[in-house]
Amino acid sequence: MRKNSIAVIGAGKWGSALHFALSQKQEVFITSRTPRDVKNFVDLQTALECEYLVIAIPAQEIRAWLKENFVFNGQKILVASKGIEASSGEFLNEIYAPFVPEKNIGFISGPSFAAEVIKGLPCALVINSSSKKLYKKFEPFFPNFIKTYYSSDVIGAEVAGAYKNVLAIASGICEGLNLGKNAQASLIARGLVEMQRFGKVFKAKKSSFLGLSGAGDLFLTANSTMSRNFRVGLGLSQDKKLEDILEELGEVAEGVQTSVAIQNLSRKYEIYTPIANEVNLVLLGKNPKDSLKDLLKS
Ligand SMILES: NC(=O)C1=CN([C@@H]2O[C@H](COP(=O)(O)OP(=O)(O)OC[C@H]3O[C@@H](n4cnc5c(N)ncnc54)[C@H](O)[C@@H]3O)[C@@H](O)[C@H]2O)C=CC1
Ligand SMILES: O=C(CO)COP(=O)(O)O
Repeated sequence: MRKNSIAVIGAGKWGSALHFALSQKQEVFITSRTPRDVKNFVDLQTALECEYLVIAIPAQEIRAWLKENFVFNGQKILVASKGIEASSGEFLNEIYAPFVPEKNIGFISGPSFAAEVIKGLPCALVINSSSKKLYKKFEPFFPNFIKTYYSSDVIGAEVAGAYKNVLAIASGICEGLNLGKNAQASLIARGLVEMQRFGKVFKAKKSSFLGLSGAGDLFLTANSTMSRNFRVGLGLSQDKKLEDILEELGEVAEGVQTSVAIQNLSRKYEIYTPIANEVNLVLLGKNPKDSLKDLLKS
C-alpha cells in the first residue's frame, strides 16, 4: 500500500470536483473507466494501492464495481455517492459492509454542487462515519474553502442524501407546472418531514435532517436547475419521455432509481411517503397534473 497517498475513483462531475478540491493541499490521483487527460490520472490498480480512497461512482453501479475490482488492503474510504440500490433496497453502507470494515469507511453528505466546488467556491460538508478517527484522518486533506463537520449518523446522512434527489424531481415538476413558490415551499417542507419519517424507521437521527445533510442539501437541490434531478422533474412536467430526458442529461440522476428503492422500502415497512410515491408513479408514466391532484387529496 502507498502510505499517505490519496486517489479519487470516478472522474464524473463529482469525482472531478473532489479531485480538484483535494489537490489544493496535496498530490491526488484520479482514475476512471475511460482514460482522461487529467493531471495525475492513473490506472485503477495504481489508485487502489493508495491508503486513502474517495469513491464517486453512481450508487447503482457500486456493488458490481466492488465485486469486480475491489480487494481490501487496509484502505480508508470516503463514499461520495448519494442513492439507495433499486434492485435490493440496500443502503450504500450495507453494500460496502462485506468489502470494507465499518471503522475504515465514511460517507460524504451536504449541499455541494460539483460545478461550484470545482470553481473553489465555499461550502460545508459532513463526513459521516462510525469512526471519528477516520474523520480526523481525512479532514486535513480538505482545502480551506470546504468546511468539514463530523457525524456518526451514517444512516441519517445516507437517507437524507438519497431522498433529497427524489424530492428534487418533485420540485422540478412543481416548477415546470408553474404551481408557484407557495406550492414549492410546501412541497419541500413536507418532503423534509417525509424523509425524516422514512429515516426514523432505519434509526436515523432527527438532527441530521435539520442540518447540512438533510435541509441543507434538500434546499439546494430542490431549488436549482443546477441539479440533474430537478431537471428530470422539469422534463417530466413538459411531458418528455424519461429515456429522452436521461439521454439529454448525459449524467446520473440518482433520484430516478432511488425512487424505486424508496417505494419498495416504504411498502415493506409501511412508511407513509406520499411525495416519493407520486414521483415514482410519474417516472412510470402517470400524468404529473393527476399526481398533483392526488397529492393534494392525500
Ligand atoms: N454532481 C454533483 O454535484 C454531486 C454528485 N454526487 C453523487 O456522486 C455520484 C456520482 O455523480 P457524478 O460524478 O455527478 O455523476 P456523473 O454522471 O457525472 O459521473 C459518474 C461517473 O461514474 C463513472 N461510472 C459509471 N458507472 C461506472 C462503473 N460501473 N464503474 C466505474 N465507474 C463508473 C462514469 O464513468 C462517470 O465518470 C452520484 O451518486 C451523485 O449523486 C454527490 C454530491 C454532488
Ligand atoms: O447532490 C448534489 C448536490 O449536493 C447534486 O445533485 P444532482 O445530482 O441533482 O445534480
